Amino acid sequence: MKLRGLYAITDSQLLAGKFLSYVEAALEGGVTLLQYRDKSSDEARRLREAEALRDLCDRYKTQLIINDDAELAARLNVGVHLGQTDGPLTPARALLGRQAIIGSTCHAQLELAEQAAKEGASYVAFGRFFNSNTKPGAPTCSLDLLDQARSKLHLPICAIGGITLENAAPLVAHGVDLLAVVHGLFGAESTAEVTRRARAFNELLSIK
Ligand SMILES: Cc1ncc(COP(=O)(O)OP(=O)(O)O)c(N)n1
Ligand SMILES: Cc1ncsc1CCOP(=O)(O)O
Ligand SMILES: [Mg+2]
Repeated sequence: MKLRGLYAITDSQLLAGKFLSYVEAALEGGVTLLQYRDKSSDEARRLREAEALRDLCDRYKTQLIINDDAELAARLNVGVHLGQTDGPLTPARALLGRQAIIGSTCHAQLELAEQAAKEGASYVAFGRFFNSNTKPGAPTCSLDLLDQARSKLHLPICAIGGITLENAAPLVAHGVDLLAVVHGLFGAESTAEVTRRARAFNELLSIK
């Protein structure tokens, strides 16, 4: 399966009180990957919300990815996204199986991406590319790195960090396959606007 398209990422604060309606609005507009990102330690709520997202994703034939937590991903039989301090890829691959989607944060370092590829990552994520409300302190990354990554790696490339409809085009022109977005998608005033934005991101990526 070729991974290309909009990668929607949830944010518990931003989506408070409208969690499932906004996620469904995004799925309606077309989402390739949906990441459940919740940095709290409320295990019961995390399980409940992740299960609700899995059911929604099943209905829309979207792949669910759990941020940080390979155990929860295994429990739900979905994918996982792991950062550099979230545990190694090899045991996660062994736990989740060959088919699972496993993503790796590579910040702005090609070497991390090459290592992730060797360890069986399904995609590599670079960023942040722009100012991010969600993670202002994330290291920055340049378009140059995308060119190098595109020529060296044979994996889908994901870009993250402050991506909006207004600034995403150069990322696509520099070979990005997956646009990972929180505020630029879910920071909208209405569900209709979330759906419109999702459709517009897909158009940028030439996905109908
Ligand atoms: C698609 C995608 N790319 C990067 C990240 C960041 O992961 P990480 O560095 O582990 O930071 P947290 O998101 O866990 O705060 C991501 N989640 N998704
Ligand atoms: C999790 C993460 N990692 C680097 S930037 C970022 C946040 C992305 O959110 P936004 O699209 O709101 O900048
Ligand atoms: Mg993480």
